[in-house]
Amino acid sequence: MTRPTLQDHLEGWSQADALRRDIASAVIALADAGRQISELLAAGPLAGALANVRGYHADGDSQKELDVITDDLVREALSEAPVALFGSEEADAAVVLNPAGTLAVAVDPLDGSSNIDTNATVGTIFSILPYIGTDSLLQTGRAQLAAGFLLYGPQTALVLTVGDGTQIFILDRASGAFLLAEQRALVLPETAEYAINASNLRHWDVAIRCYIEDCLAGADGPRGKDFNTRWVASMVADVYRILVRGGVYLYPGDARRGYGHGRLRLVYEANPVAFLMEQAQGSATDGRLPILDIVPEHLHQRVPLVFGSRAEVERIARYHRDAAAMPERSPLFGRRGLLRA
Ligand SMILES: O=P(O)(O)OC[C@H]1O[C@](O)(COP(=O)(O)O)[C@@H](O)[C@@H]1O
Ligand SMILES: [Mg+2]
Ligand SMILES: [Mg+2]
Repeated sequence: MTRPTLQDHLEGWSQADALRRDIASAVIALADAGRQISELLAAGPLAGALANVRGYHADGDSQKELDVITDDLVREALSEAPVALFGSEEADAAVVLNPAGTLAVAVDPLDGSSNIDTNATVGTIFSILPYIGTDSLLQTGRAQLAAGFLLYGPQTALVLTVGDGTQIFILDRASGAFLLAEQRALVLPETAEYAINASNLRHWDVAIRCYIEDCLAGADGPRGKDFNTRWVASMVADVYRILVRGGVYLYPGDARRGYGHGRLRLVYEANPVAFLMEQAQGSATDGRLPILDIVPEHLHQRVPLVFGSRAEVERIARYHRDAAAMPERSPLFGRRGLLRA
């Protein structure tokens, strides 16, 4: 069976207008960078000390050697595309690439960088917006023209939306082409699998704590079914699993210093994932409201993030609403409380 390449897939779509042709060339540039990053990751330690710490971001997050290399590769690839403004997790401020370009692109060049030296899956996330001036990257996620990520796992995958469903392409190493593997990924509406870093339990608010306690109680608790935990510590890998078999991912705000709004970044992590989720009939919120409606105030803004199977994301919003109405641990959250019915 012949599968369409990424280029084939975008060709028909991009005939409609010049902006679409620009989006297609930015996506192809990102796929080219992804192919190079994939080679580097496959070599691992043979390519150098990729996990060495180079420095620290203003908020204390470390910056590894490979964070810097992937940032350079992505920026270089996009400088050949009609991208006017480029923002990255790895640079304080957005930079101008092609002043005549029509697009603004925000990226997390390497998501999951705590996993570099463990031979686990990592990825590159991107969000493509219309260029409307210096504040282009502060448009809401609803303004995204395209979004996606490259996943460097046993297979190198490109997960993409241009607003017409969520597609998955797999890198064919023999030809170097990304081939269509899934025309319309769909997130199952219901699930019994959740992803959260449970080492932070004592810092969570009451709504998140109750939600997870109810999952942990399994068939003996108010949910009446057993749940499974999965946490890769590479959000992209968790997104991919959720696209394939459902699930819910949570990185809530918590009481640790600097974590009031969680860990994930709105512009280049939460927004592209939320766009992919909505296009796959899943959902993404900050625990209460849709991620895509939040107006970013700055490029590196953090946001609490909950995404995946619709029924679970909605349930978590309900726990938050009820906890807000009764801030103290209340009978509502008790063993036989209403919320747990
Ligand atoms: O180490 P923690 O707190 O569990 O956080 C893991 C989460 O942070 C991230 O690594 C953040 O992304 P970066 O690696 O790009 O900083 C996510 O991929 C992942 O889900
Ligand atoms: Mg990241
Ligand atoms: Mg990163």
